Amino acid sequence: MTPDTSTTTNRTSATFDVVVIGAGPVGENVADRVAQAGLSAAVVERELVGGECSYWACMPTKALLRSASALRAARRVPGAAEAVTGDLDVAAVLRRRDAFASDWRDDGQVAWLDGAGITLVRGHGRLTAPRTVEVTVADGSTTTLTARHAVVVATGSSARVPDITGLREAAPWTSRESVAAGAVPARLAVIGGGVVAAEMATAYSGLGSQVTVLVRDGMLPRAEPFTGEHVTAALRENGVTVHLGTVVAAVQRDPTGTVHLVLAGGEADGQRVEADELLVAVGRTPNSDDLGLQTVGLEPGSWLAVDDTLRVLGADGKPLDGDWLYAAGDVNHRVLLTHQGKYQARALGDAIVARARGEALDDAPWGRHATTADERAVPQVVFTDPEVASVGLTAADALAAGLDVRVVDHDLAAVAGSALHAEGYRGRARMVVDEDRKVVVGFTLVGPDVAELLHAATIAVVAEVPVDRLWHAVPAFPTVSEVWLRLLEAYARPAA
Ligand SMILES: Cc1cc2nc3c(=O)[nH]c(=O)nc-3n(C[C@H](O)[C@H](O)[C@H](O)COP(=O)(O)OP(=O)(O)OC[C@H]3O[C@@H](n4cnc5c(N)ncnc54)[C@H](O)[C@@H]3O)c2cc1C
Ligand SMILES: NC(=O)c1ccc[n+]([C@@H]2O[C@H](COP(=O)([O-])OP(=O)(O)OC[C@H]3O[C@@H](n4cnc5c(N)ncnc54)[C@H](O)[C@@H]3O)[C@@H](O)[C@H]2O)c1
Repeated sequence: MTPDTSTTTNRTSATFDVVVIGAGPVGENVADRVAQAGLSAAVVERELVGGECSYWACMPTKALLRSASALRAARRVPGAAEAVTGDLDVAAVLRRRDAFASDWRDDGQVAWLDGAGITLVRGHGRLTAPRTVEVTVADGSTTTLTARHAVVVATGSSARVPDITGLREAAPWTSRESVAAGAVPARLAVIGGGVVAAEMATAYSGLGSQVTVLVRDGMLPRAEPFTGEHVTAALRENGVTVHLGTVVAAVQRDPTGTVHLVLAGGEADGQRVEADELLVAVGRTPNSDDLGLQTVGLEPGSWLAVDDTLRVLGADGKPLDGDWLYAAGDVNHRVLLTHQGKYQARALGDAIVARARGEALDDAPWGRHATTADERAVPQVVFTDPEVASVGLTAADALAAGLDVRVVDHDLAAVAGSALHAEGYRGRARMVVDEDRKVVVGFTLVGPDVAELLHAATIAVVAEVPVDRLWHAVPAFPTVSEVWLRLLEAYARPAA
């Protein structure tokens, strides 16, 4: 349907079938999905169309990591190693990062929105009433958008800065500054042991910084424990200092610009660390504090709880009256990953269209309008060196969920394809099998270049392929994928 619009001085109003707040990867995909089905859609964006992922997260971080990773890969293969005689060209890496961040300009994505027939409304969006979003532009003018069918909150998340004495005054980097930096600091300290900390420590060490990582809860604490052990060992071999089990008690930046940190707990208790920049990477906070949530009975600043078709739940745990408010992507806190947010966007866009047409929803597990994979089969690659690739449940998650599981591990170095891939290849794979159903519910790999092996495991988990049938999926020789055969052989032997 076409939008209705009207204008008075400094105030505009328009009605669309669907209004999306936030033009990150998730908001863009919801809008595209409903527009393709013939509904009119507007997206509201206060910064750059494309969101965090395009300019300060997924794409530029991988550009920062890739060149040093390619160099290390060449150095692991005799014959190629001898041909590598120079150092990394840091300026060229930063230029490539800039290109992958589109030089922080969104013309390309705006053109894509235009081509898809989606209306872009630039400014800060706030809910003011059911189905109503007021957009404030920098010049103070406002546009009131009314949604016939749905308002979708896809406002994402921002870096969380914890309360540590002196931290804010020391002007630390968050992920944004670390991703967009114009120069590489000689010394970088990193607080955190999650995905951002591990990737950026790897990136900046590769770019030549002397990196110190201050980890409170273990490296990659949500993944299989052996992954963090491999990544920690490799960081240390590459000259990174990693302090485990420690917290930062106080931070101060002196007049020369040097940052001083005081550590407490663990092996580094009482030690001091000096750095030129400090990256804080301790998780995210929802972009929902200035969204007008209170006008529709919700708590400002909270993650937006949703049901399986992504309807926002009120304080009573039920969807708001009229099925009009939805939340997708980081802001609903289900899974903070671009590909999973876009999966939600596809299911949600289709659900909005079905409801608009009065059609029944297919919202049973694995149905078209359900987001079942968010709970059972989330793939993730951590682009450290070695890479970590995982899908589904860890052994600990599966046990906590009450499953009767059998865990099978294999040394990736013992696979012929790995030995060919690189000298001194080190890695490990784990398969978690639900013994009641005899299907794989979790799979994890750590090792050089394992990222591209992950999708086979994702298919095995999503399709619930019986282990007996997986036996007939023969990996090509000599590939690293032969680890599947080794795991299945070990699984076939009686448990010790
Ligand atoms: C350093 C880093 C690296 C990452 N790497 C990966 C990776 O390799 N792979 C992966 O899958 N995930 C990665 N992620 C996670 C990924 O970036 C997020 O999951 C993804 O960006 C979430 O998309 P989104 O659309 O929900 O939110 P966002 O990308 O945050 O987009 C939300 C948009 O909403 C806008 N907005 C917010 N509030 C308002 C408002 N009131 N009015 C108007 N506009 C508003 C924002 O300006 C923003 O453009 C990474 C994250 C970080 C921090
Ligand atoms: N390759 C990828 O897929 C990729 C890359 C980067 C980020 N991301 C996503 O972005 C999100 C944010 O990443 P992140 O690393 O900021 O968060 P995270 O949740 O992955 O890790 C945060 C870490 O900080 C630690 N921590 C929390 N509070 C602390 C404190 N006060 N002091 C010290 N340590 C503290 C936690 O133990 C945890 O290890 C993640 O959910 C991740 O999925 C994905």
